[in-house]
Amino acid sequence: MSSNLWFWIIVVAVVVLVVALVAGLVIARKRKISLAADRAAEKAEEVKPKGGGYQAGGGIALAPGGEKTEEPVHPAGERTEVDGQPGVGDDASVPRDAPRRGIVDVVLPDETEAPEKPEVKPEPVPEPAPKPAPEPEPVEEIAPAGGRIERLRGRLSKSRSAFGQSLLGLLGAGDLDEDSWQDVEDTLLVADLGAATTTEIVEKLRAELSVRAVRTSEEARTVLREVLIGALKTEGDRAVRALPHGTGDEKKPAVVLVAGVNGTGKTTTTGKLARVLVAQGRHVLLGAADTFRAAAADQLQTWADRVGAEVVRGKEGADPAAVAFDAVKRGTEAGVDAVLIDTAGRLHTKTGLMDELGKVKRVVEKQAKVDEVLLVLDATTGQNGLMQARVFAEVVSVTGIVLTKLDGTAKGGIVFQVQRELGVPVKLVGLGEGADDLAPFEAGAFVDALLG
Ligand SMILES: Nc1nc2c(ncn2[C@@H]2O[C@H](COP(=O)(O)OP(=O)(O)OP(=O)(O)O)[C@@H](O)[C@H]2O)c(=O)[nH]1
Repeated sequence: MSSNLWFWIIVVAVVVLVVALVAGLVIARKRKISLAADRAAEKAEEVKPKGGGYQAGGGIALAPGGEKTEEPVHPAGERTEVDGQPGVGDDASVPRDAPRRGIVDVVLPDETEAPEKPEVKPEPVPEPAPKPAPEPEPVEEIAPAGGRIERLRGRLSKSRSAFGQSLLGLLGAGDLDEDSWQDVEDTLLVADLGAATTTEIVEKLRAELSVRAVRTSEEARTVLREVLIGALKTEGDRAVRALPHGTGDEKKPAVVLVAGVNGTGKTTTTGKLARVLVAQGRHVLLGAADTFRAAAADQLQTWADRVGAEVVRGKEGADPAAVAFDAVKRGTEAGVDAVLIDTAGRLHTKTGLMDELGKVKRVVEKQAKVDEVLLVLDATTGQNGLMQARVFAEVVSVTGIVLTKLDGTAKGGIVFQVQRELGVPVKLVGLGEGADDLAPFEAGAFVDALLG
């Protein structure tokens, strides 16, 4: 082959190769554009606004700065509601353009110098009003003493339930056998009537029930009542000797000594008795001869204040006989109607204390007769009260018994024993802690209260 031929063959091959190359490139380009178009479409998707399709049609209106714009007209006008709540259009806070205080230099006061005070004219002092005369301490209203036991009958209910009801139950059952009589005896003993009184009462009851041929419980009640009242009879007078002796210049106060063991109710009884006397228009002076316990004198003072009575008291630990002496002296000078002397509680088993009580009485008697020695017995102590009564009676010749706390015991029967043993009448009974819970002892009313 000639060299020209080879030349033309190479040229043609090169041309074909170039054409093929160009055609390949065009085809590849076409494929590339379609991809780009997709991407462009995707891009167009991405930049779509997300405001629900809203697209601003125009730009934001702009105004030149530094110029005052017109104030809007307040839309709310006059509000009708006045409950303090903000209304539509009200300013929720201080407007930004409200007038403000600028920063200024303030002169601070000199710390060492007191600030100058404006001159204050003194107020004219008003003339003090004349003081009204001190009003007398109001004296409490005191319940009348008459018929008190009737009014206080309910207080004896405990005694009644234990004593009267069981006795009436036994006696009202008709013919009694020996066992039943034994039960009657036991009931009387449990109620603290004591062996001697019990025997005496049972004997009388047996005799009366058979003589009167008692058949009904009502008849039995009548007999029982009479027998019990009979057992409470006493020769002694139940009146409390607390009224003055003599008249005019000769008048001397009655002197009442109140004695007993600790806590029986001496001070309370003295106070209650003072009230009874004051209620009857009497003048009373109280002597606080319980010098062991300062509180006892204070307690007596309180009672005295309540009824407007005077108190003579000594220092704590002072000789009780001296205080009692002073009280009677003062009462005589002051012309009172009664001097009530409250003594310290003392155990009847302590000889020294009992001697001291004897001395109190003897010393007082150097200037006045002791008219009444009241022995205060606590009914709740039962038989022990009887032992106390015996010893006190020996030392100070007791003239009357006050049986306290009958409201709190079923052992009212001690009344029968004490009277029988001592031959001294029960004059008063305490039926409560109240100021007027002191009653005169009346056998009939007492038995009625026991039987219910
Ligand atoms: N329920 C009842 N309580 C009473 C009665 N009398 C007195 N009391 C109470 O018994 C307590 C003792 O009473 P006081 O009067 O202080 O006895 P007191 O004998 O003076 O006592 P001392 O000075 O310590 O010996 C008080 O709480 C009284 O209120 C009463 O009749 N019935």
